Amino acid sequence: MESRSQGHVGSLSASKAPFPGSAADQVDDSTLSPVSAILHAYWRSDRRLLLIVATVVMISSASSVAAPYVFSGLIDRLPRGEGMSAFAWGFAGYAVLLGIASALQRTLQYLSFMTAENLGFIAATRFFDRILRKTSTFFLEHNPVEIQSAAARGCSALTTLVQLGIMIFIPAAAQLLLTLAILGVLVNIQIAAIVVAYGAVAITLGWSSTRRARVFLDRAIEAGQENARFVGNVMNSMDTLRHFGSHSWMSQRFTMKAREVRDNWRTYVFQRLAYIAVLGLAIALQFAVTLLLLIPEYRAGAVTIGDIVLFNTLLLQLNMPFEMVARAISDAARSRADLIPLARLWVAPEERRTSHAHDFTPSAGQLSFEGIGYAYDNGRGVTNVSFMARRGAITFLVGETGSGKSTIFKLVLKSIEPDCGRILVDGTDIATIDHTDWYAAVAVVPQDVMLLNESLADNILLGRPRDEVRLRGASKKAAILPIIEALPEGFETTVGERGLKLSGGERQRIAIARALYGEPAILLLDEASSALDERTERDILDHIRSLAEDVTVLAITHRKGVISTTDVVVELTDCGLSLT
Ligand SMILES: Nc1ncnc2c1ncn2[C@@H]1O[C@H](COP(=O)(O)OP(=O)(O)OP(=O)(O)O)[C@@H](O)[C@H]1O
Repeated sequence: MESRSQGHVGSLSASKAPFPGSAADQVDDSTLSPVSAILHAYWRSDRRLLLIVATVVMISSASSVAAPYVFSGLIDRLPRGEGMSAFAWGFAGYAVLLGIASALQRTLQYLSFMTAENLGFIAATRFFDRILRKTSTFFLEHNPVEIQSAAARGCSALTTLVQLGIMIFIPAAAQLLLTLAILGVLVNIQIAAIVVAYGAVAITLGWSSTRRARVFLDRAIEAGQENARFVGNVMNSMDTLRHFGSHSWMSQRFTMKAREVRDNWRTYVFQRLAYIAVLGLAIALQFAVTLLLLIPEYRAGAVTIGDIVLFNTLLLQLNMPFEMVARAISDAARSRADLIPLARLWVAPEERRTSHAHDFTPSAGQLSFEGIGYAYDNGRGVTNVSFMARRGAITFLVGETGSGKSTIFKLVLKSIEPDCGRILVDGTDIATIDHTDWYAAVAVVPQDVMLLNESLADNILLGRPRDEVRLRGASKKAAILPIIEALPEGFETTVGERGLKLSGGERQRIAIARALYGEPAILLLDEASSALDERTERDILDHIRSLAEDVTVLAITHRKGVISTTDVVVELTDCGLSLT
């Protein structure tokens, strides 16, 4: 039986990089992956409402084009002195059309708000669900503030994209087609051509200016995301940073990044302002040229006053869809940049599901390591580890710092998979056991106890069905029951952010109760009692020793004093492994 832990093992395996391939290269393609998954779910959920919205958009666009057309016809008929009642009806029709257009516009705003809310709900819940399936490495690389910031930006970007489609592209396209048809048929095909040319210039200008401005936008978003990551780290270590007088360092770093965000946004805005000025010039040219073309036609009697009024109104009205399309291109680019952080997190590798998983129920709970090797990205890890942990005694893993004890735990917990060798439980390779079955059989008490700012009971149960007898039993075994019972609110007492209202020892006891509540077949203790006073530590370990008849206990410790003569010791060293 031989094992060796090693500082430098082999070279980096590509599959272990947090984002296989270059993350930056991947993101452009992969931005589509969350977008299409979310939009697909959104379409399934809101398709009826979306169809209603599209219909309302079409009617509203048609009535806003029809209104000036009706008005110009009435103006032309006015000097001909037709009966007043015909005019009254005509103007009434015009008024109704205006009313319909305005009411539908407002209705659209509320309908699109309603569907955007549902899109936000779908995007946020799907994203959260993906995050829950990420690998342990993912949570080493990303902190909560960063994840939250990416989610908020990404969800709002998706909503913007859908709103652009519903509120901009569809109405703009409908309005453009209808207006051009009226201009071409009723006024002058030449003028319709000028309008099309202007539109092409406006949209091309918008597109190219967006491309140029986008680099600043991307930089601003990236710097904002880095700042969110920094804030997350600072919040997690606020006390330590304060004790080391790091206030001005934190403040300077934050200000530097925030300045980068602001400066990039500023440059972005200047680029957009230049575009707006050029667009204004193009509008002036368009109006000047087309009006000059119309004057001789009017003199020749080819167009009427009503046609000129209609032309002016439609042209003014047309500028809006062109501008809307150009602005939509810019907003779409901004949304795309906003989506990148979310997409990056979305496509990060997830925990692998076991294919052809066996149904697993542990019996003797015998854990065998057979020639296990694992190297992290930096080449460190463990090589050729072989040992066995059985019931009847605690198996202690000991060894110098960095010798690979926690890595062994990560392997048992299936947070990482061995590069070589097998871990067997009662003869079954754990690689073939489904994660859910495995997590039901194994419990861990980590070195850094994670507590939620919820009640003590919630922290022990963590979502498992509540059984009072088991809850009290597990708390008793973890030597925390008397402390809980002495609290005015007992199990319902909340523990504060990260459990900071409890002492280190109390937090560890809660973690032990949490592990024992599930009545596991295998119990992993990662320095589980190091924060306890000597007597309590001895009491708890004695108690766990008595449980070791029914549970396989594998424990990491640095304190050899807690090991009794009945325990088994596995020592990880640079030159091998020894058993006692
Ligand atoms: N996520 C990681 N990425 C890269 N290297 C890592 C990672 N985790 C651990 N290592 C390296 O792997 C080696 C084994 O680490 P491990 O945490 O298993 O040691 P340990 O024996 O538990 O140490 P300690 O007693 O200090 O807790 C160390 O050299 C460590 O630097």
